[in-house]
Amino acid sequence: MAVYTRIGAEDMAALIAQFDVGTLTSAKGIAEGVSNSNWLIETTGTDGCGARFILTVYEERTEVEDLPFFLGLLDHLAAAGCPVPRTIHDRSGAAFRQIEMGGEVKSLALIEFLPGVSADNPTSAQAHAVGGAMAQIHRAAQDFGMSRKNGMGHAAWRGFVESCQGRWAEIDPKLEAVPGLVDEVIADWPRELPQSVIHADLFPDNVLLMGDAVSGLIDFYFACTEPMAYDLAVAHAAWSFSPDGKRHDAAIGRALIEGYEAVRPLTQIERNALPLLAQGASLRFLLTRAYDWLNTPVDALVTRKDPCAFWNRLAFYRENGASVFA
Ligand SMILES: Nc1ncnc2c1ncn2[C@@H]1O[C@H](COP(=O)(O)OP(=O)(O)O)[C@@H](O)[C@H]1O
Ligand SMILES: N[C@@H](CCOP(=O)(O)O)C(=O)O
Repeated sequence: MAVYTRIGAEDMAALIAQFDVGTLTSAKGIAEGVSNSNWLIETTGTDGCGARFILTVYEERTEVEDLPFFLGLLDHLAAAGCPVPRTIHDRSGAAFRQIEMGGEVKSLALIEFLPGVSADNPTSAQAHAVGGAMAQIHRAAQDFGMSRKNGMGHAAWRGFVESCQGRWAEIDPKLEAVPGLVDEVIADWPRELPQSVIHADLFPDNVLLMGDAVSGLIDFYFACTEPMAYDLAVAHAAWSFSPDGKRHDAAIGRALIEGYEAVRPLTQIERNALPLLAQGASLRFLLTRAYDWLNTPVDALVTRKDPCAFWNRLAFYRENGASVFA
């Protein structure tokens, strides 16, 4: 469950009144997600016919200095016809606001609500559509004027390794091999791959679908400037395995890549890099999950995600990466 911040009914109504969206009729906390606090907001709408929005209060992992990048990116991609939500600017034209809550200043934004549901058991047709939508954002982001360093890149991996030092066995003794594998993957990391702004966390829960069509890509709060093929590797790891990472569905993985290439064909260099990029993607999520596993208070309202599910993917890619991406 991810609502870390409490906002009382009157404060919520006053907050929504700062936007030209009608009067607040309901605000429901959204259980999904782990990073930020989200509410489904319903208003009378400007025409009295009702309207829905998502209110996001940014928590620990989202830096306020990054908000112009994230929110500007949404507006840029939406204007280019990509299936992403627009930012609703407030009456003064600002894309985000800051308010004091319980002695702390927090940033928040109101975002367009998009219809659709996330797939628990994605099909190949859905994976194909997601690959295409990802390629569409990579293309459209080429002329977005801003860039952002990956906050979950190699330096962050080393930071997580450091902070988990001596504690891997609390999760699972086999994870003691992780620091060595991080060194190996970073040493072999390909340097010359074509870049764009990438989503960097395009898991099934960050894609809204209506049938086989993508109605929304959401949660761009890890977006950064990185090799486009790395985004595809992240999605391959996220979409083509059972949640515990023990079963790989080759048809889904192929459909994802085919859907991507229908919009933006990979270069041979990118294709050759996929086995290593997929190991890197597995390590990235293993590391954040391991950090969260060891540092989330037992009484927190959020469910910890299993780091070993990405150990299993890592092991799979180390053994089968070359043939899976051939
Ligand atoms: N623009 C949107 N339209 C519809 N639903 C959304 C939208 N943004 C978020 N949601 C809903 O809120 C949930 C959590 O949002 P998300 O951005 O993934 O949070 P977190 O950053 O905590 O992971 C999503 O799973 C989805 O159900
Ligand atoms: N996709 C990541 C978790 C990132 O959290 P999100 O709720 O912001 O998508 C994982 O599965 O580890």
